[in-house]
Amino acid sequence: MTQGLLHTIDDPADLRRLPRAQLRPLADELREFIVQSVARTGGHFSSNLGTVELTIAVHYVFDTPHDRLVWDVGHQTYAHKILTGRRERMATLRQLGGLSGFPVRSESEYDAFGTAHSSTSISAALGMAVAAHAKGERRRAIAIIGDGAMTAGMAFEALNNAGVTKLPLLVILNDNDMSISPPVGALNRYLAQLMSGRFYAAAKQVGKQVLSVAPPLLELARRFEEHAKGMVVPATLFEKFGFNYIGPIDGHDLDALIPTLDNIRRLLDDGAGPQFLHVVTKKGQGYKLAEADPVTYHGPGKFDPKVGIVPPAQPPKPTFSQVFGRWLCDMAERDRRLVGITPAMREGSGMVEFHQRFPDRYHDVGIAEQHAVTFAAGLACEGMKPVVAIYSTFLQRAYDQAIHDVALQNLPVVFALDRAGIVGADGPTHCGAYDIAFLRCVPNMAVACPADETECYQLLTTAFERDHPVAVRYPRGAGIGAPIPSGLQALPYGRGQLRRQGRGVAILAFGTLLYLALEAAEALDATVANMRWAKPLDRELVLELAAAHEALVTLEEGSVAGGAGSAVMELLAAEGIVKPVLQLGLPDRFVEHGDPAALLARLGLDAAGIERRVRERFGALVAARPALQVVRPAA
Ligand SMILES: Cc1ncc(C[n+]2csc(CCOP(=O)(O)OP(=O)(O)O)c2C)c(N)n1
Ligand SMILES: CC(=O)[C@@H](O)[C@H](O)COP(=O)(O)O
Ligand SMILES: [Mg+2]
Repeated sequence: MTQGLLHTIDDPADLRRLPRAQLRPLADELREFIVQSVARTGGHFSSNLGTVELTIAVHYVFDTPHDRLVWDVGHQTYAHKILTGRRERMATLRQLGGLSGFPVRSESEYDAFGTAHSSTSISAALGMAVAAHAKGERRRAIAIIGDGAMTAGMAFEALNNAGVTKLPLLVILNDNDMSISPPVGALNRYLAQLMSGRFYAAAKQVGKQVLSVAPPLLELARRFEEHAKGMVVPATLFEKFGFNYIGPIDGHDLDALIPTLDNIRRLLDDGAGPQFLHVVTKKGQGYKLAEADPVTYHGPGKFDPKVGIVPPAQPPKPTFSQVFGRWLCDMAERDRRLVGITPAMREGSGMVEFHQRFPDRYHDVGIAEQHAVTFAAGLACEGMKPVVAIYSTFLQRAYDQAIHDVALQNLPVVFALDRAGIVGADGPTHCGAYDIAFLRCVPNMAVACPADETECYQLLTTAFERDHPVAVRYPRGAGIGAPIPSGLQALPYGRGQLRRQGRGVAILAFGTLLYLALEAAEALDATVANMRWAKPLDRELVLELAAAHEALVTLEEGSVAGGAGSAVMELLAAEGIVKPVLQLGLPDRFVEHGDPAALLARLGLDAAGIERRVRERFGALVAARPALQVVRPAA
């Protein structure tokens, strides 16, 4: 292996100066760099190992950043970051102040479009192509999209729009036959057909032929098109959409990738219109453990690359997702009407066991949040009891479906809203900041905010027993470690509880920040209520607390704007109660990536921050801070 080649590449211009023969050793070095780097920081692993050659080839052939390159999801952009001047900063990946795990426009001119929520790339690249045309600029637009991301309706909406243009747009389908978990649905079956032995072998031959002969450009392009259209894969779905379909080709073979992309570049320049390149890669390529188990290696924490991921000796506290998974199985045992739905997040949502035990009642619908919610509505119409497990940030995609299809028809759908609040390393794209605000304004919808694991389990039961839509929101990771109940007991609907009696100030906590409020309240001698429901609000409790205290503090891991604190303010205003209220929660700016505890502290939402902010605002109403005892050393 050539030593130190990677360190000579600070920009794709450096890459383009390399002779073709050096690209293979460069790819090997780059892959090894990613293995070592992600093992130290954690991050998306198997997808990045699969796109090393594709990244090199695209930057080698196209004129980035002048040509616009849009990565779908963007979790596979580590090679891209490394080759575009960010190699040294990979050690800071996904940490506070460090590189994002996704493309971000403010991070580099090579990140043409910010992504992380999937299936946006074709729309964005098309927008760029149309803009270039409108401005009279000659540039190409390239979208790289995975087979998982391709299942979303939005990707097809974009193909539908793009296919009637004549613009220089290239869509590269990076088909590794995996989403986070094994892929699902009819499109996956179709792609598998395209990759079936006969077609794939023939396509590889085409790649080699293109390499070995060098006829004049137009003739080459014509023959290439002929091969792709007529001889290799006749009339694919993508051709019906108006694209010129090319492939499938081996996405780890630079000798197939580069001449193919070269030819496509010429087709784009010759006005041949939108092109669709089907590339076949392997998730985890080059790291045996990840190749064998791409699911576990999708987004691991730190690990020793020589050993791989080792399960902890002691089982850690169950995460909220696991508590949900347990509840789902327990409730499925009790109620045969229960149906579990995930939009492609089986592992993250804690549904692996449910899938194994209740395969007929488990539905992974692919990356299709809108469909997931309306599908649930249809099930509910027929008397089933659907539970949609969905990350708070991804429910944003299905807002109209939640309103128009579920709430308006008052259907009993349970939304198990995972990753509500700060998520940490994934950052602002995945932060579950808005669900309380955007759900509590929807008629018929209720929103529960469990404070710990016990309550999460119980409130899911309450939600399931209601005859209208209810969202139960809980954060990423584990809570305080409260036990999972042994029976399916519900908590009362719309009722909170008093947790600490103090004086002067009452803190109304919504969700898991309750325990930090209790800590802060010890020093403040404040009252603390565990509100449990952002909607319906426990009106009686709020009014009692308002009557018995000089001031109120609301606390939530969600946006202050429109959040649960706003609900309290609305109630006070409706009752004509004038009371000072401090609203603590997520501010009106996006929360960056980083360690969740550090982020909470930075936002003044850890125990010390809560205490400090209450003192700043209501200092005269709370217990004085004990004076510092200065202990002088004996003389
Ligand atoms: C709207 C949305 N839903 C779900 C996700 C979570 N998610 C991230 S990557 C991924 C799988 C993507 O599969 P694919 O596009 O094939 O890429 P691969 O992981 O195979 O490289 C999913 C479901 C997301 N990022 N955005
Ligand atoms: C890229 C993406 O959307 C997912 O891979 C996400 O990073 C998973 O997050 P969790 O680790 O919270 O499941
Ligand atoms: Mg994939």
